[in-house]
Amino acid sequence: MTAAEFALRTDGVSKRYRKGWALRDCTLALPAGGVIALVGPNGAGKTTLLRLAVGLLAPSTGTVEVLGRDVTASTPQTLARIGFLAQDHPLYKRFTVAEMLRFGRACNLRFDQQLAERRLAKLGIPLDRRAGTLSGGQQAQVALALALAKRPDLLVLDEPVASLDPLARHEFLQVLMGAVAEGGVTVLFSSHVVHELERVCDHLVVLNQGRVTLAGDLDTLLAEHRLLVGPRTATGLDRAGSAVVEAVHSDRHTTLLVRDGGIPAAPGWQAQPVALEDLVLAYLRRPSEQGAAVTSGAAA
Ligand SMILES: Nc1ncnc2c1ncn2[C@@H]1O[C@H](COP(=O)(O)OP(=O)(O)OP(=O)(O)O)[C@@H](O)[C@H]1O
Repeated sequence: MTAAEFALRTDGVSKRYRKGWALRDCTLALPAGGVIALVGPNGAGKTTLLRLAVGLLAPSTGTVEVLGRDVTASTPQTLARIGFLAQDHPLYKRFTVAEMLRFGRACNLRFDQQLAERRLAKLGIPLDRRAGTLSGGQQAQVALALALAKRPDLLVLDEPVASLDPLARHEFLQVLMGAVAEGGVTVLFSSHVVHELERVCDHLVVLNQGRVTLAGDLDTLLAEHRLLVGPRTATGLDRAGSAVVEAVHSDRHTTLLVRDGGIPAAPGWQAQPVALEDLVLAYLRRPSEQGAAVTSGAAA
């Protein structure tokens, strides 16, 4: 892949705030096109990584490249290609939706007002309502319509669905996927709602305590891992070594989550595919001394 084919590349990126490190040695190469989910618990460093990606923060060490260019040397033209929706969908609450659209047009070089109006009409959101009187889900949709009308090549969203109920979350993700299917935009969003990601995202990055612990094409990551269930034992663990991501023991059974190339299923053991949520949780539970990043495909 050429540099321009990557939506985001970070090389050895660390970020230190006054009280300590928020990110340590993050190296990622995320391809353009599709949806990339950034997952991790509270305080993992997701917002910090997203703010670095859109040039709102500078790294303490390392480099950040967005759409093939060093983001710290961004020009207004480069920044026009990046959309950012911060946590809690900030809108001017006293503005009507129409006024928000006018404001968006005044601030952005290639703002597509008709596109925004079409999206909002489809969702039944009236243009004459003040933003502050809309429901949380409607406010999120207005913020998304504004961000998409900017026609960004990379749209970065920080926890866009965290405060939405399941129905609003579903509608929001539908609109997002529709925009990606129409072509042209790469979406990078953070979330701690893991179970819906399988339906939505193409690439996954798991961040824990400021470090990337898993990154890659989602289908490849799922194919590279499996669960082995067998009689309670520790023997398999000795043979499997670092291929075992996690071992869980009940009174009678041992369940191993293993990476490709790990132990073949021994007699009496059953191999099963792993669900995305279980995969993510296993990597989040790994002790940090075992935390070297596992990467797959382009998300090196
Ligand atoms: N402006 C700041 N000044 C000092 N420390 C900060 C600042 N912003 C974040 N941090 C710290 O950096 C670490 C990572 O925070 P960050 O907000 O990036 O995590 P997060 O994964 O987005 O968390 P959450 O899911 O709770 O939003 C945390 O320990 C946090 O306290």
